[in-house]
Amino acid sequence: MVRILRLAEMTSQDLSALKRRAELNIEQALSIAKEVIDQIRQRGDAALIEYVRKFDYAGAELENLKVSEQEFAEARESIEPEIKSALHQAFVNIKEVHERQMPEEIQLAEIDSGIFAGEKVTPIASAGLYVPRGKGAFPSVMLMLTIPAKVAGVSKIIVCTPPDKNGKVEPASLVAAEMAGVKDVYRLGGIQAIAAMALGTGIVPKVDKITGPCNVYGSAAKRILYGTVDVGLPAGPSESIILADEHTDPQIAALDLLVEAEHGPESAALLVTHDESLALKAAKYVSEYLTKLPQWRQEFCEKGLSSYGGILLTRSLEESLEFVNEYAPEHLEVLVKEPFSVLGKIKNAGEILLGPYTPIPVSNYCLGVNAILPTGGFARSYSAVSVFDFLKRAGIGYLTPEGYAKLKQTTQTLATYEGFAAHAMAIQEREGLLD
Ligand SMILES: NC(=O)c1ccc[n+]([C@@H]2O[C@H](COP(=O)([O-])OP(=O)(O)OC[C@H]3O[C@@H](n4cnc5c(N)ncnc54)[C@H](O)[C@@H]3O)[C@@H](O)[C@H]2O)c1
Ligand SMILES: N[C@H](CO)Cc1c[nH]c[nH+]1
Ligand SMILES: [Zn+2]
Repeated sequence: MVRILRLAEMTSQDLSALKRRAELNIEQALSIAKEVIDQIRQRGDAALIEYVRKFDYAGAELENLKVSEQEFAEARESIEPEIKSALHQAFVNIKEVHERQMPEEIQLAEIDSGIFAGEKVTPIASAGLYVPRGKGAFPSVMLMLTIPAKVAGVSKIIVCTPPDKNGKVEPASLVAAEMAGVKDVYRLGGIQAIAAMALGTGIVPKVDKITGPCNVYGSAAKRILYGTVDVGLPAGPSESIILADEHTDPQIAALDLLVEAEHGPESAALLVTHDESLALKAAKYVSEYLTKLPQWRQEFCEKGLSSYGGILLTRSLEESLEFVNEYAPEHLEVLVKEPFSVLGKIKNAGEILLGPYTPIPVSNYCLGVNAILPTGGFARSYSAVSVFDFLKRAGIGYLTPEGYAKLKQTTQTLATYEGFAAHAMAIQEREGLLD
């Protein structure tokens, strides 16, 4: 039976443990990551191939790390037409959403007469995308990462994704990469993939930014390499809150609670409701639905739901919303009677899915909104992956003689106050030099 936690009876320690989830238990992974990164930094490809053999595929060879044209062709051949067309429908929606995100390249406004200020948007030159493959195949993640990078206009896009025990890259992920127009794919996973893209080796090019979800090992590598390279959003073990009230169907609540719980034993999935009767009914259905999952997914759900998730019983919808905002879940599914009436009160969530026809799996795959989202409470300050991950903005300004005349005294006054003599002099001495 899934556990039911009563918010009002929880100690502050229990509550902070619940909000902390599994993401912070990274110490052991950090020490492994440090060694791998140090070795790849010092010995490049020679160390890289040793770790691929150790962690992923014993038969790995340096010259085969990059996926060949032939493997793309084999992947194309091996994928069922219905998978291809499902990927294509997802591709179309994801592309549409991300194209709509694109800002104007140049925004310049006359904010006062003669004073023009704004910004210029430019794609980053290179990006390294990490598509996981441990506890599942993730062609959907391939689409969610490659499409915004492409739409943003990144000219050099590489992907790392782990090989299986036979050295093969997951075929639907290759088809998805090709669909998005990305062909530079390396059969690399975990720490060694992140290190190779951050540092560059002979085989793997160094990139300006790495992004993509990963387990604790990849996350540890990103943490160490923060400062060497932009490591993107913290996207660790998947997590969700299903927000329910007395009108929610308990079967739907139970089904959707299991969705993100099945990702792995560190995943945190919570059903948050103030309705005890709904909580009890949903708990019963969770037990029933669990038995329909494959054994290994069932075990993931049981572990996660008993350690980091479960059903949280609050005293009111207001209290539920307060908890949601403090917790800042990656995925939030709102199953209350009037989902739009609470939308304005939700401040922290990676994505907000409204109503019973918008379940998390649809958004994971094909709704079009990006499903690569901040976890571990980082939805308080980070956003979903978007074209903005791959764009940077430079401020631009232009002053006419009239605009300059309006600002010169203020500039000189502030420069003198701050003690920056050259700043002040550049204004003062300019006087006789301008026409
Ligand atoms: N936040 C998001 O948007 C989002 C999206 C999709 C998936 N996810 C999460 O991403 C994670 C993906 O994890 P995964 O495990 O499935 O795939 P993964 O690709 O992150 O991990 C596989 C890699 O882990 C490394 N590894 C495994 N055991 C190791 C060990 N003992 N020492 C060193 N390295 C080791 C291997 O090198 C392997 O390549 C899951 O937690 C999933 O929930 C998050
Ligand atoms: N739930 C994941 C993001 O946390 C995305 C995904 C892909 N496939 C299944 N799920
Ligand atoms: Zn999922």
